[in-house]
Amino acid sequence: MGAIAGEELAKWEKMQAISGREEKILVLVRLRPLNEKEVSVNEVADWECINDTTIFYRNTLREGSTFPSAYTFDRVFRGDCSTKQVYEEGAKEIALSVVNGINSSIFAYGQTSSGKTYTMNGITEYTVADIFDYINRHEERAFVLKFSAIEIYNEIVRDLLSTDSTALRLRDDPEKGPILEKLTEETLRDWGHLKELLSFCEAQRQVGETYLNEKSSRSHQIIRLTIESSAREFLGKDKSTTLAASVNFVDLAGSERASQALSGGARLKEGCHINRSLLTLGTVIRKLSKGRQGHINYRDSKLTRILQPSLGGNARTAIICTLSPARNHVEQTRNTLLFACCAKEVTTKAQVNVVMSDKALVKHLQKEVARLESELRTPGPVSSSCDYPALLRKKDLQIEKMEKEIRELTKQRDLAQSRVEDLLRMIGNDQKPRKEGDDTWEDDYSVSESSSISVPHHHDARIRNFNNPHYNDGDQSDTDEYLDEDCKEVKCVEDESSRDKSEDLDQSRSDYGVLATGQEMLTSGNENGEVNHIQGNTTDGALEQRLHGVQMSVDSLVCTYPDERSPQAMSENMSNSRNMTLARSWSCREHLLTGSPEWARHLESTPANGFEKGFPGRPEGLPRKFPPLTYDAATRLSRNDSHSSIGSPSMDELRADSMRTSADDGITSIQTFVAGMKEMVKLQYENQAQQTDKNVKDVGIDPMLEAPETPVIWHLQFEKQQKEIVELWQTCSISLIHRTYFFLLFRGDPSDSIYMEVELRRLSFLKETISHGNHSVNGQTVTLASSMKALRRERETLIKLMQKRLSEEERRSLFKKWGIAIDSKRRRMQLANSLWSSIDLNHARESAAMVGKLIRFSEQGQALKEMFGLSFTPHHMKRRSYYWKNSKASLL
Ligand SMILES: Nc1ncnc2c1ncn2[C@@H]1O[C@H](COP(=O)(O)OP(=O)(O)OP(=O)(O)O)[C@@H](O)[C@H]1O
Repeated sequence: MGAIAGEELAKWEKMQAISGREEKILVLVRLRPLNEKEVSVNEVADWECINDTTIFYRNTLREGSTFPSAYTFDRVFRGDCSTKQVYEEGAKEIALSVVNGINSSIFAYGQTSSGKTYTMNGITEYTVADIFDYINRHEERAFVLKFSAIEIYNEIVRDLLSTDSTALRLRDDPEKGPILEKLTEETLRDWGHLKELLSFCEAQRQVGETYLNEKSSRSHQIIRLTIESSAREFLGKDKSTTLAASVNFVDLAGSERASQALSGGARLKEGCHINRSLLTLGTVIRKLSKGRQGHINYRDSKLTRILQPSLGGNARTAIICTLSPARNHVEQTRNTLLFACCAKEVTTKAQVNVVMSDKALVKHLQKEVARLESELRTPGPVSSSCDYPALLRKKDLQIEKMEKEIRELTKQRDLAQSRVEDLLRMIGNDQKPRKEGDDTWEDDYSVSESSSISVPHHHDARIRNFNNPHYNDGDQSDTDEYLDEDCKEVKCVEDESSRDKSEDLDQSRSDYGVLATGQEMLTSGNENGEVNHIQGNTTDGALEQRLHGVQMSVDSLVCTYPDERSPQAMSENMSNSRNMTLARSWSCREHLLTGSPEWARHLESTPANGFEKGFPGRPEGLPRKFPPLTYDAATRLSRNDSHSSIGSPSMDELRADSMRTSADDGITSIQTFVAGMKEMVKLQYENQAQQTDKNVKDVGIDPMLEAPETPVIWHLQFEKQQKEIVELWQTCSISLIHRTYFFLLFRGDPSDSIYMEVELRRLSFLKETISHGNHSVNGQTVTLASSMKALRRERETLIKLMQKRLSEEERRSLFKKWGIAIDSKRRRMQLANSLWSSIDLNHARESAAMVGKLIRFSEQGQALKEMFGLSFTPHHMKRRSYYWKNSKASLL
């Protein structure tokens, strides 16, 4: 038992090794003995098997030397060899491949009466017998044997298991090969059944008597045995797989010469068909023996069509060439040997045929799909042996992934741009000058309010989208920075309310919500200026929130310098202070802090620099978070350093000019002036918030903050305020530079109203302070003497600038204009002392122009005003809501 198992295992391993590999057709030669008839006529046997592989022609003298005398094949069998021996030593291995799932074919080829049928009958029976034996020895597997038989007679295919002589239709299946439709297939039950079927087929086959063979087969017969086997333990289960293969036993009709066969009539016709099909077979074999180049004429005969897989495809094939040794048939024998010689060069490529159950097939396919998908997702390393398909697949996947990323990034960029545009549009609408005659201010106001309230949500959404780490568009750096600063500003508010600095963006968003609530509280007063509805909300917390909101707004107002790292944003939003505040609020505040050490000294220099510290807008108990802006050199320098470059060349020029003015000549810089103005605005807001909270019932809306009702009224109001301011400047000995900046920057645009009002209030407070002899403001000494001293220094500086920056011609012209004799002494000092010496508005205008020219500011006034973000007042809004709206806008 053990030996048998070992032998079977060796066979199986051999089959596995053979599977899928090319293998030459096994060519066997069987030489039959002289038959009785041949002996009776004294035929001579000229052919002899001199060993197991070589057949030798002994009568070389008679045949001459034109043909070889020895032919070598895989195995040759002498006349006295039994069919059993031919089977065992020749065809058996090929035939029994079928039990291991490999197709096989055994041919018998030779002239008529050479022993083909005699041999094939034996081979078929021995094979089937061995198959039965194999089945019996492999009970672990379930076998199914199917038997079918056909004959090709006169190029007609007939089913030998059917009594119906109707021709079978032959068609080609792309997967299975040639298929005979309606072919009878009998499941083989046992040996007896086989014998029965074989007998039936024999009876059915066309047999005729010829001169050479009493029972000459007049057709090609193909008996096919199909074997399917499955492991019994997996039957009906998913794992069930079936080995399925067929073995063909092909008994060809014998070639014959009509002259030798002495046939006529039907036999002659049969012989013609036989010879024609055999000729095609020979041609196919010959072509195949030379390789597979060119066309193989399988379709030239039914025989070659049906046997195509066995001749060059998925089958192991053995051809048994049967020979008559008789000298009389030497020509036919040589032809057979030539055919055999060609056949032994033909190769086939057999493989194990595994048939899966439907379930197993589905499972297998699913696994295969999963494997391929996995391969697509994670392409394996490219082998060093240049696996080009894998390499291409990997590249394709990379391209696909990158294209996907590009699509995603493009989408994000478009979304971000869309949001930015929406915001800019909204802000632009707020800033759009109101047309004269437009009497729909209230409507505008409502819309504006609605828009402003929704701002935090825009902001929120934008943060979420712009924070995408994949977003790497060129504009994104600006935007990120923009948001970064924005977030810092929110943090600033949180710091002041003692919140945890580590709170994340979500918390910041909630802060916006709180601020919005506060804004609504303050902006929802009725037309009578009453804010009764917020009584219930005037808690310390609400006040703090409002003050935080104010501080955020003021921070943004104070720090309007465009970010040098964001030139695009700067240039685009040059005229929009609210946008600009977004860029610098926190960093500007740092500058303010760094500028503090020198402030006390300058407090004594010019009232405009320090008096605002005691401005009544500051509520008691609310300590300053940073000192007021001063005109000290350190501050100027720090700002110069931090704004060394700005986007557009024209603005760079303006800024540089302005910087030169302050840095080179000790003149207060425009930046410092602007910061100081905004500081005062801030203080005013703080005061307003405080007063509103303290006097909620009766304060209502501060009339000072009411916006002018019409352009005409505003113009009159502006002139009135301007005159008052000029008078107060004179009274309080305010810095000439401050006066010049203010006068040139605020020329009556409605957006100037806030600054006019704040300046007026500040000066009024200062005048009152001085008139009451109270020179101490928050511990700092303020005197007219110190102010006068500072003014003298300014005039001295202006004198130097006249010499430095004006030509002789210009100076003469100025002296003449200002009524100074051209030959008088100290003409420049006279001119300097004349500047800002009167409260007349025309005089003020001329003084501002003159000083502006000397400090090179006059030509740049409006541009600088816009550049530093002083033009932010929405024209059509009620003032009381205006500053809160700006607080909200600063969050954008
Ligand atoms: N090897 C052999 N030993 C003894 N007798 C044989 C052998 N081969 C063939 N014969 C006998 O020769 C005769 C013709 O054989 P067979 O019919 O098998 O030839 P064939 O090649 O099939 O001829 P055909 O092509 O005409 O059908 C038969 O009577 C057969 O018994």
